[in-house]
Amino acid sequence: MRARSALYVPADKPRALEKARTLPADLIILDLEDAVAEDRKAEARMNAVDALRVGAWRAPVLLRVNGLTSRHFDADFETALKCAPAGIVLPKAEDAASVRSLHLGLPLWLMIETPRGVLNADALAGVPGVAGLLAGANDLARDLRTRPHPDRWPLLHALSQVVLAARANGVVALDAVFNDVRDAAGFARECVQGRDLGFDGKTVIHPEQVRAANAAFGVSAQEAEAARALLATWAEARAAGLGVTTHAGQLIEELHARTAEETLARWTEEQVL
Ligand SMILES: CC(C)(COP(=O)(O)OP(=O)(O)OC[C@H]1O[C@@H](n2cnc3c(N)ncnc32)[C@H](O)[C@@H]1OP(=O)(O)O)[C@@H](O)C(=O)NCCC(=O)NCCSC(=O)C[C@H](O)C(=O)O
Ligand SMILES: [Mg+2]
Repeated sequence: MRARSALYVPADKPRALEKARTLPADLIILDLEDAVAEDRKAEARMNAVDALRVGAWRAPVLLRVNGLTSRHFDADFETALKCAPAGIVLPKAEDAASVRSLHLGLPLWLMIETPRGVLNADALAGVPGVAGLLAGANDLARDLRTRPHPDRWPLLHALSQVVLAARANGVVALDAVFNDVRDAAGFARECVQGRDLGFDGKTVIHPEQVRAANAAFGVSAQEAEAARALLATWAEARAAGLGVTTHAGQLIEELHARTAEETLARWTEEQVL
């Protein structure tokens, strides 16, 4: 599944809901949780149902409900059953047994954004029906009492734990949001860091961040060209009966060829969509 960008849209904001239909995000997340004030939860639920009923979305639409222990959870759960989104985003997931007992019948996307959630990320990602993990840096930073840092070093251990758990269980890993919607350069830097850490894509909060995330987590023309060149070298090596050779001065083996093939497959997919 392509998940370079996943745009949060507060479900109580009709203009944002309309705008989201026009944006090239790979996933849309209609939010009933933290972006919606307590006294607007009911309105947000109705908007979400209408928005999904109208249809015409370019991307799969997920619904972020309030957490399992929240007083809003039951009503959100009903809403999810009514509007049948492409999946449910469950915030502050902590305990695999509680998640397993939900039986939603819809793909689940779990937010890892508490200390307990990070420690249990592997078990959470392994619950049947889980499609992906989303890092939540704002909640996590608060709970851990870390201080904000431009290169996020106080959170790197937790972010890597999210990637580890996702990879070990074969589900998608989405990086946390970048809060400064005016800082395009800072956002681009953080996307590169997220991709380097192994994330598949980034959760975003503003239309301006969507294309930048798609570019950062997509395959560039240069990456596709480098993959082709590596595969040509590898084909020559195999023809000569070698199991290892060098390319551009670097050791390459079968696994590097597999990675290059995957890169090219993604490149081709991104060109046709
Ligand atoms: C961050 C914002 C509050 C900024 O709002 P604003 O200053 O009004 O933005 P703009 O004026 O620049 O908006 C320009 C137009 O774009 C539309 N818009 C803005 N945001 C979105 C969006 N997310 N999706 C779709 N469309 C959007 C505006 O309506 C304007 O449209 P138009 O008038 O027609 O030109 C705002 O961007 C915002 O609310 N963002 C989403 C915030 C959110 O969802 N937060 C919750 C998820 S993040 C989170 O919870 C993190 C995690 O859990 C953790 O712990 O880390
Ligand atoms: Mg959060």
